[in-house]
Amino acid sequence: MVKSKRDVNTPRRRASLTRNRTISRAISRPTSAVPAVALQPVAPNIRVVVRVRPPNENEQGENSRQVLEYDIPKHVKLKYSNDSRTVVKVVDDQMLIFDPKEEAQAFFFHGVQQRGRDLLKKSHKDMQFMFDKVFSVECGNDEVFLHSTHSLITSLMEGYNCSVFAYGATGAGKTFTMTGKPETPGITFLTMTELFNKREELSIEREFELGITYLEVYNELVKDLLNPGPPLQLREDGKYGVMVAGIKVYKIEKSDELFTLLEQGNRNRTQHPTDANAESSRSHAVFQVYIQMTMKGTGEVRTAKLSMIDLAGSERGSATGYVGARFTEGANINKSLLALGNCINSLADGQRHVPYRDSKLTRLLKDSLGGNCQTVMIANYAIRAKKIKSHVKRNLVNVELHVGHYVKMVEELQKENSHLKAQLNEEKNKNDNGELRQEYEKLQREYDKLKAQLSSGGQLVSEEIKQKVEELFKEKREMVERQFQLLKSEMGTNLRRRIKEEIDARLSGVCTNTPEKREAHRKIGNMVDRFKKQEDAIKTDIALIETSRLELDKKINDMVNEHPELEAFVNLQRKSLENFALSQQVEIEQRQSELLLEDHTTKCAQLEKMAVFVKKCYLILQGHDFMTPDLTKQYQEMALDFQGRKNVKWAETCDSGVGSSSTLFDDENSKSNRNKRKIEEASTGGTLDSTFTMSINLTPNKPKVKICAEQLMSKAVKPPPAKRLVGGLSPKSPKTRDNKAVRRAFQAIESSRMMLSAKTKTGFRAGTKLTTSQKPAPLADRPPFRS
Ligand SMILES: Nc1ncnc2c1ncn2[C@@H]1O[C@H](COP(=O)(O)OP(=O)(O)OP(=O)(O)O)[C@@H](O)[C@H]1O
Repeated sequence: MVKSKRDVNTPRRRASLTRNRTISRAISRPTSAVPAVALQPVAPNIRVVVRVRPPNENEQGENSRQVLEYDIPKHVKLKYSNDSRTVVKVVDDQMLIFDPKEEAQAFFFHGVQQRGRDLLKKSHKDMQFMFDKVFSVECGNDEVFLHSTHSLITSLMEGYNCSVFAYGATGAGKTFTMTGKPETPGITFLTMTELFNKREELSIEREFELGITYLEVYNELVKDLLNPGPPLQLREDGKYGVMVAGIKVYKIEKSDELFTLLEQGNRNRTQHPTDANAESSRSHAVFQVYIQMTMKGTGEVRTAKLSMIDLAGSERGSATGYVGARFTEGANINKSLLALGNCINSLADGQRHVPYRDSKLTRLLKDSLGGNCQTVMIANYAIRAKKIKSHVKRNLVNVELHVGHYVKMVEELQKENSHLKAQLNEEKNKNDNGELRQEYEKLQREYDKLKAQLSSGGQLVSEEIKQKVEELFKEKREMVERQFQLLKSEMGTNLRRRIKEEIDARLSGVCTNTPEKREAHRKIGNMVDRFKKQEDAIKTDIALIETSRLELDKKINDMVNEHPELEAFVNLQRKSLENFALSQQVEIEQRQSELLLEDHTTKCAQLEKMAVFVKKCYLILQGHDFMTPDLTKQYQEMALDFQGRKNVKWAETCDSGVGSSSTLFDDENSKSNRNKRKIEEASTGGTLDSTFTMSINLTPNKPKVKICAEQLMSKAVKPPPAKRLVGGLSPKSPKTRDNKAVRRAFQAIESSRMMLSAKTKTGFRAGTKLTTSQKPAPLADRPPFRS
């Protein structure tokens, strides 16, 4: 696009303009209706088109005059009111004039027509620009689609990400272009219909999977529009690119389903009335289509993402005069549009660093801008805008004016309050809307504070500085949140690694050196290494965030030093951040306890299974008189571990420790005692008959581990008298005891298995009479260990 003051309608000039087409930095000046004039070479994969909308009822008036001087086709009859002026003039399908010269009306002075220009009138800039395509007022959405996004379908089919942005001032027609109305569907719907047609056409050679998401970025928060809930976090992944954690992806089969989804999403979109648009969207709406194509012949998989963004309307904060929440909202819109403009300019300039991280919107669209992505920017303009009336102001500043300014602000806040109150009541009737109430309460607090400061004549904190501090704290809060997320994930990774290491250690104690065991070792080793690397990477990220946090703290302290009146306000922000950090800390600790408990429960269950199995082995060996003193000792040791024997006891607790296990034998008639007697008989030359019971008598009130210990007790297992040790080491944790018990159980099983297999190979001792119940278990019933 080129600006030229000279006549551009000569064929030579036009040819030269087309050759030198460059992209304007239109969006880098979001507050201005007229694009900046700095010129850049066009980026090959960024196309800029302009759509000019017809005037609406406000801009069209009863006492209007017919405007014939513009290149609007004859069939379009437009009437314009006198208090609006023409902003753009469409020259042809590629050229526009911004702020065109209007036909000079005769200017009379003392009844004499003057030849010169009316000096009281603002001069027109009359800037000419060329774009890839210009759509004048009579162009419908279908024509816009054909010449803007239609060609993107081919790129998508080849696996390139594409993005479409609708940009423009509030009320310029962005939503009309993107979503449209049921009778005139917008380009989102038309592009999707074309995509479905293409899918049908290519279905012989490819399999398609399509999923859509629709979200908004409002005040730097990402929210799912199809599934409203709390704000979502952005995650970046080397494999999948930028992801929105927790967003719901909807699979759609026909474009008809889409309109309902878009309408449903738009209903959830944040809207507030502005001067230019009664239903102004105050957020960036991002519609994304994920496409996965599998080639039937080769099995090649291609993925592509289409992002269609209806940007929030841009406006100048000083022009709107908004305060409070509306001002913050406007500031956030402009901030993110500026960030988007900077990214596009960096890409157009071919710079290596593109500042994607400057806003949520650019972070979200990182993989849809630049590189091989195709981008279409649709700049929307209203053909006419309200005339700007200039007022002469005296540059007088005194205390009264200063206070007066705040009185005005208070009045405006009051107005906004009553508007919000009415909205809140309405919402309350429908459904208790927490977010709105919070906003209202925040505003009320702000208002009360201002009022109190005014009445006490105290020093007022400038709204601008306060907002800067708020932004710094917001940034800090995001950092704290990110840091805690990282800590949480580090804690999880660390725990998983330790569990894997424990499994590896157990594996060493269990199986003989088979290729399977070596393979399992290798796999676990790889996992452990991967977890270690992840932990290191997380630690580095945490350290980086910490550095940025310290820099932010420095900035805040500098601001407080410069404006001491900020201190109370900053302290309040600090307190709120501290509370937030505490709540995050609690969340992490709760999660850690949950994970540990889960692990503990799993181990208890393993232990219980093993206890039953070890007892079986013990009884069989005992029954065959294969128990060596060494094995018996191991078994006794293990049973003691199961009972919770402590290596070191504290003087004040040792009486109630192991001694209490003697109660396990108290009931002479209990099943375990009956079994015990049978085992005793078997070990003194008798036989174990089939009446020997192996069932576990689960007592509901006893903890599971204790039940295992009870079952494991046999005649050989008598606890040694408790030794009184004072001080020294701390007692072992139940977790360590459990692990030890599990390891011992494995070792015992392994030893008994080897014993049994050695005896089975060499045959039973001569003279030993085997009853059916004494015979070794058939191979199929044996534990699945291989030698
Ligand atoms: N090309 C068009 N033809 C007819 N009416 C249009 C056209 N474009 C926009 N309008 C009308 O203009 C009004 C404002 O349009 P729209 O809501 O799309 O603006 P917007 O740029 O999305 O505004 P905001 O940024 O405030 O949300 C709507 O009533 C819409 O129907």
